[in-house]
Amino acid sequence: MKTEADGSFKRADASFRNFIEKGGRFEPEKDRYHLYVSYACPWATRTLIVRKLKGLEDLIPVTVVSPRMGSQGWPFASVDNFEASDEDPLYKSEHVKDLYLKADPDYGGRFTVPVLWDKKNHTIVNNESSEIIRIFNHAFDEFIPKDKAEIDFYPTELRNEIDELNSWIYPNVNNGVYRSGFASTQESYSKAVKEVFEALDKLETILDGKDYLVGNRLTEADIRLWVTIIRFDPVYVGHFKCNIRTIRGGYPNINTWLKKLYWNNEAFKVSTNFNHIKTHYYWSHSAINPTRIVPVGPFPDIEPL
Ligand SMILES: N[C@@H](CCC(=O)N[C@@H](CS)C(=O)NCC(=O)O)C(=O)O
Repeated sequence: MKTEADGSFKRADASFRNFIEKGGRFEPEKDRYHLYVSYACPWATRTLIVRKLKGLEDLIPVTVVSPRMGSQGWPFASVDNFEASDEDPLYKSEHVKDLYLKADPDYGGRFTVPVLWDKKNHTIVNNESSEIIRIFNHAFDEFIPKDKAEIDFYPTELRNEIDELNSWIYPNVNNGVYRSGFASTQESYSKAVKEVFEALDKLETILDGKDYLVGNRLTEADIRLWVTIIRFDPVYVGHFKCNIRTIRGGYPNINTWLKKLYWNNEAFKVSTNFNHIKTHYYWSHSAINPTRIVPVGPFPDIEPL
């Protein structure tokens, strides 16, 4: 990973930013789109959760890569047969990189997951999770049962509140943990980790007596935050040095919110694979963990309710 001159980590923007809409280049259609993810990746997990909650499993098949991201990027099971990872069913690709180069031979960016793929044009529709979850929120409503079509994770009346939360949760929490872990100077690390915990303190207050962040219902704000919090104690506390407090030890309201979604809502639980999560971070970031030893704890990965 690259850091700036001052040692701080900056995430590059995603490159394929199309939407699926009637009359557009990418029309809503059955048997046309495919999702490539890693269980390890928080951004990809957002798309898995929304796909499940909206009942899109048959419409958008999913392929899971091996968590051991090496010099060629994310491998498929044909190259690294890790438990619960898949071969590429469409092109027998060896790495996610091959898909990007099929979509654009001149592509010069990062080979990231998630990837929403168009089987008709053999190209990437979108590789930005925050946009893929908005696509899943409504683009396929005509093909799914009414009760699923009515589910809306970005309702008009709550958009301002959701946008406001996203605007500081993304830099300070979702990406904040990476800014802490990938910092290459003491100053940039200290600044980033402080910002992570200030934001968690704020979230702890917001979640006092509440099951959801906004409007007493599940919205994309919860889903976007949850994927980071579920990784916090197992990975970010140790690997990314976010160790001022743990979630389970220091944030009772956030912990309750985390556990309720995991244990009471199947979509969150089945989208979480702790072996993939822990293996990926500790194995793949050799600059941070050159021995590639994966710690055994914490136990349990997530506490019971
Ligand atoms: N903006 C993207 C970020 C995706 C992303 O950074 N994914 C990471 C894994 S967690 C990745 O695939 N990294 C591969 C690389 O940087 O080579 C999104 O939210 O979808």
